[in-house]
Amino acid sequence: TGIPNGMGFTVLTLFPELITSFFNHGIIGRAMEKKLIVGDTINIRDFTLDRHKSVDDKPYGGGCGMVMTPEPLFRAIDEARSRRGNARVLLMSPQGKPFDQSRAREFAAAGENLIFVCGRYEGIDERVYHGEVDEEISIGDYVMTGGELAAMVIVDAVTRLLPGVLGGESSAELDSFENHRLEHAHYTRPFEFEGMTVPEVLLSGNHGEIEKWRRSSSLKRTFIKRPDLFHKETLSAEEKACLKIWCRELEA
Ligand SMILES: Nc1nonc1C(=O)N[C@@H]1CC[C@H](O)C1
Repeated sequence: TGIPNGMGFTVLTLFPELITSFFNHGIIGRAMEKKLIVGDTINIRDFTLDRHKSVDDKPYGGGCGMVMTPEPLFRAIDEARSRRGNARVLLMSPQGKPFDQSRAREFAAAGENLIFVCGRYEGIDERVYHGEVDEEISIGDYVMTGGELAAMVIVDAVTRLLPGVLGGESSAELDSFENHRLEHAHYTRPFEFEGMTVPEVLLSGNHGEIEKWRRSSSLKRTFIKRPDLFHKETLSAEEKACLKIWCRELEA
């Protein structure tokens, strides 16, 4: 990532413990220990100045719900920027640009530190967006109670692409969506389970045949589960031949 102490992820939130728990487990936790990433949190409430430490207020124009006030957010974002030089401020919101695997690859390749603004309530005051946010990102067309899950989704998907994070046990290059195809089926012991066995080719030791079977499995699963992915990449000659054989088998 070109940054001496790993790619930085700073999450601005009202519930830091949600995030620190995520940073301290599994592959993300190991990446933290190995200093491949530096993850930390900022509690937005620490940047309130009033006695009641209020972070939200009623919306101008009336209506239900509350809106997060701009002052604490401005101060918290400035604190986050001061911790790391080159950083990009991302607002988690349903109105944002949809996050996907290609975006995860872009963030991982850039290695730029990321600051996540996690709103609660109905959202944040518009002036924060215009004054401090570099980009608005959505993890899907649905509304959550807070932006924290979105921040964790992005940190997770980006971190696993960083060099040294996955080590040998898996490789991101063969992920689903890597080439607009879903991943092939996976099997492990036992050979027979609940009357279902494993495709014999996978035990053959014939790596050429195994790779061919896996490309076929990936193609068929994409065709069945996500045909929308096909328009993004043309079918190779091998894939066309595979689909033709498969269709003949289905018709037989
Ligand atoms: N979909 C999403 N992708 O990123 N973030 C969301 C999301 O629903 N955010 C919530 C909206 C109001 C609350 O403040 C937080």
